[in-house]
Amino acid sequence: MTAQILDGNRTASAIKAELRERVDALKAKGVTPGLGTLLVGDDPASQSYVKGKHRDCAEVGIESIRVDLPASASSADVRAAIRDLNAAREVTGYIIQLPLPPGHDEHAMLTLMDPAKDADGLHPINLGKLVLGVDGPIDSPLPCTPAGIVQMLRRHDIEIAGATVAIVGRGLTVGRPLGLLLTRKGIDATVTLCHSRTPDLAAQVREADIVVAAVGVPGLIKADWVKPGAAVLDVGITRGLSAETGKVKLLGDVDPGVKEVAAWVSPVPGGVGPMTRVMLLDNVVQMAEQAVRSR
Ligand SMILES: Nc1nc(=O)c2c([nH]1)NC[C@@H]1CN(c3ccc(C(=O)N[C@@H](CCC(=O)O)C(=O)O)cc3)C=[N+]21
Repeated sequence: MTAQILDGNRTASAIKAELRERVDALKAKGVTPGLGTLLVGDDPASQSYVKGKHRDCAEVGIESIRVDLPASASSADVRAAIRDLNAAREVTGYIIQLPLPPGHDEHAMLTLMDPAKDADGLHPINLGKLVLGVDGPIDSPLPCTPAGIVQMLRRHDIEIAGATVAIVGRGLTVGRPLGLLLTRKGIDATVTLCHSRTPDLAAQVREADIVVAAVGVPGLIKADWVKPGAAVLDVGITRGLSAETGKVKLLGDVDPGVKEVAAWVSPVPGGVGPMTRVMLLDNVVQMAEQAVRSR
């Protein structure tokens, strides 16, 4: 048996159609959602992600505002750009593209954002609300990759409640917040948060009904680590060279052989990446809707 593919492009398209309607409704009330992006430096991967985000916005009718600073920008320059984005009326939500170049304190910069405009859900206030929100609704923006993974599972009717989940990777943007999200009341997964010091990673993964790999080690998750019938979500994206073509190729954290064991596998590219991007749009729309309600 070979696994079914969790098609992130198709799932994200369905969500985009819903977002277009919500954007139209906001515009009818005189509010145009606007996403700001703050990019510092000239890392090609970051530049291409930011470009993609502006393209996504255009597709659903969200305005987008680009602030690009040169690699030579000082921390004072970055702080000033954050202050401007906090104040800009047309920016209803924004992101600071990570990683910032060496020498900038990312946590300090995230903390300077207006939490009501934090489209990534990475401001300490919003991460704190995720910690506090064990039960009851969360009205703060959720980190985009965790939110996208939950949508991906739900929209394929993969049962989360009662499932055991092995998350591999404890990073700020994926592993840590995903563990918090999946263990909320109403979602009700049982989570093992694994990392580079986990003694027997294979044994933890073998127990899991759902595996999420978010470490950036190509091919780490092997077929004989995976419980037959599991759902395996691949968040890794490493740029490598293809042995056949010699061209740059995106490599996930999941070995291709896993497809022969799992019931569901998300591809790289075309899996979790597009879901992350669409959940950013969802956050921007949600924050604009909240701004309308509170005026
Ligand atoms: N403040 C901030 N927020 C982020 O959400 C954030 C960030 N910084 N820094 C970098 C990571 C990475 N990330 C990706 C999102 C989508 C794809 C994506 O759509 N990937 C395509 C392939 C794109 C390609 O060709 O590179 C796919 O998987 O199909 C990839 C990576 C968001 N991040």
